[in-house]
Amino acid sequence: MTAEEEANAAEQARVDEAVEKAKFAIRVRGLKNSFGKQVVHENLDLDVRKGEILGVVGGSGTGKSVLMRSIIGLQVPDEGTVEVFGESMVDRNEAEAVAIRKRWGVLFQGGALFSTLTVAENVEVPLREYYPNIGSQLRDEIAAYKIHMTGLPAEAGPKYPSELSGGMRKRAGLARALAIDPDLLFLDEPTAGLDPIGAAAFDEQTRKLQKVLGLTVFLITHDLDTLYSICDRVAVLADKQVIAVGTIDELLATDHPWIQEYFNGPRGRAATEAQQRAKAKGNATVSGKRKLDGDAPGRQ
Ligand SMILES: Nc1ncnc2c1ncn2[C@@H]1O[C@H](COP(=O)(O)OP(=O)(O)OP(=O)(O)O)[C@@H](O)[C@H]1O
Repeated sequence: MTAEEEANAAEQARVDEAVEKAKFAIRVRGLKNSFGKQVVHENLDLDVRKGEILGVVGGSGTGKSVLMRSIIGLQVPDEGTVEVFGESMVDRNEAEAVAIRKRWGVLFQGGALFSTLTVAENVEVPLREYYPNIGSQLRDEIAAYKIHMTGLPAEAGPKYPSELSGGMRKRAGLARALAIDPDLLFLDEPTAGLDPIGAAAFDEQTRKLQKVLGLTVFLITHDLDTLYSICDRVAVLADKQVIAVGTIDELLATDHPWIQEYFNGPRGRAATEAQQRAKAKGNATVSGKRKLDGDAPGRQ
């Protein structure tokens, strides 16, 4: 190969790498996290594609939340690399870190709303933090718009979290996560504690917003209906790693005992059947939560 051909090949390889990188919102390589002697992750790899809803499942304590915290910089890993939109999350100065943080919104487990602030004031927190020069009128208008986007009535804005139902609190948390128009949304067990109808409505709202806003969603859940109804792919955490990632059909084709038990156990089968019934009726997002949980619908 001539020197010119070698240079061209090297340039092509760089272009291919850049094109490949551009397909992913998140790339995790060789991640290790431990607390004292407890190793939670070891040599963990994960790719999240741009524009997908990736469900993250795994038994309790397998490290789903720690993985999310590592990606958003709240947990410094012992080893490994994390890239978000092609930018490494380590060794960033504050200005660079802020520029990356502005691209995501997070709904933590339980909503994590400030109890002494109203819903609107909660939604305004990231706006004040990242865009301190926005005037109060525009800030109020943005908050009202985000509240509306998540399906909450305008009257929810001046209420305190304690005055809302569980489902409304989740939506308020979602409105706050969307406050600064993120490209990437992290949802940690968003439907936990919701009644089946409220959970299905929340799923539907998530899917709608993801499509309309072109979001990438990293969604930790134990909710089989959520996996079936809105996730494009599912990543399974076990044995300190992501042991498989793919569509549910692809996961079912693997023979890992935990995956088989999870998706082929009684709840998994009920979720599959409910999804098939919903698809047959032409409504893929209506799920069989009520049947699964044997629960009466509560308030939303
Ligand atoms: N700050 C911490 N200090 C010590 N141990 C921690 C800390 N955070 C998490 N852990 C431990 O790491 C492990 C993984 O926790 P994590 O919350 O990520 O699990 P999870 O998969 O999200 O579980 P669940 O489904 O029950 O929410 C657990 O054993 C937990 O006790």
